Amino acid sequence: MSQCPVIELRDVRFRWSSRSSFAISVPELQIEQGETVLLLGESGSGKSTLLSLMCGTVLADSGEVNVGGTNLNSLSGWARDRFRAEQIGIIFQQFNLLPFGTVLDNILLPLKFAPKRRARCPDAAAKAIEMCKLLGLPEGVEKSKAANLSVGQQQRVAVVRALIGEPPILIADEPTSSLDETSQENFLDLLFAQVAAQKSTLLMVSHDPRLASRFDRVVYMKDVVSVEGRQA
Ligand SMILES: Nc1ncnc2c1ncn2[C@@H]1O[C@H](COP(=O)(O)OP(=O)(O)OP(=O)(O)O)[C@@H](O)[C@H]1O
Repeated sequence: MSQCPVIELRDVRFRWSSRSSFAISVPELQIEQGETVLLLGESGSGKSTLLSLMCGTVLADSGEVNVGGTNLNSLSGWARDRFRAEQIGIIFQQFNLLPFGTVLDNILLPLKFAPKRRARCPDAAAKAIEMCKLLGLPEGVEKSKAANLSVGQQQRVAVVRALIGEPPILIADEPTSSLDETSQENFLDLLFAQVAAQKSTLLMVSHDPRLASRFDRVVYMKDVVSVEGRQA
């Protein structure tokens, strides 16, 4: 079966216009459909910047960022937000849960902007509760305020939110950074089981090379990205 890149960057250049003059160029980077890829790089090497380009939260100054065959630069801001919600489940470093929303509110949020994802889980609340259980969250957790959960529990909620409605791509920015080693292992077991069940593409950012053996491929920032400017 021939694979096609689900994420593709070509001749990309990007410079942050505010606060810093940090700039990167990416001659070529491809992530294939269904791959699990670990992106390794030192702190400050531009990993989150690269993820922002792939998610379309920032746009390349030149070159192309294609996601699922669509050039993100060709979409309006509104269309890009919708496209991201449909295509990409994102697990942020700090989880980005709404603290005063319930767990269920938080999990269902991305579906509001993603009709295709919503159509894949017609009874979204039941699906959310089922996934919480699968990820070892306590019964009834869906009614709790996100702010009242432990860090490990918040992390699991962030995973359910990213996976609900089976987006084709899952992007995780250092999701294990606030966990001890045993919790990290458990978390990754659960994440990989879900990714395999949904046949998603997984791109995870880390600075921890010990995670490498779990992934199909490791991409080193220094091999794919040139840093062209440093913080002013
Ligand atoms: N929102 C922003 N506005 C302006 N500059 C930014 C912004 N985010 C990041 N930068 C710049 O980009 C540089 C690289 O940051 P980035 O977060 O991409 O690196 P990283 O490899 O993910 O780092 P870490 O591992 O510490 O999270 C920073 O030093 C900063 O100067």
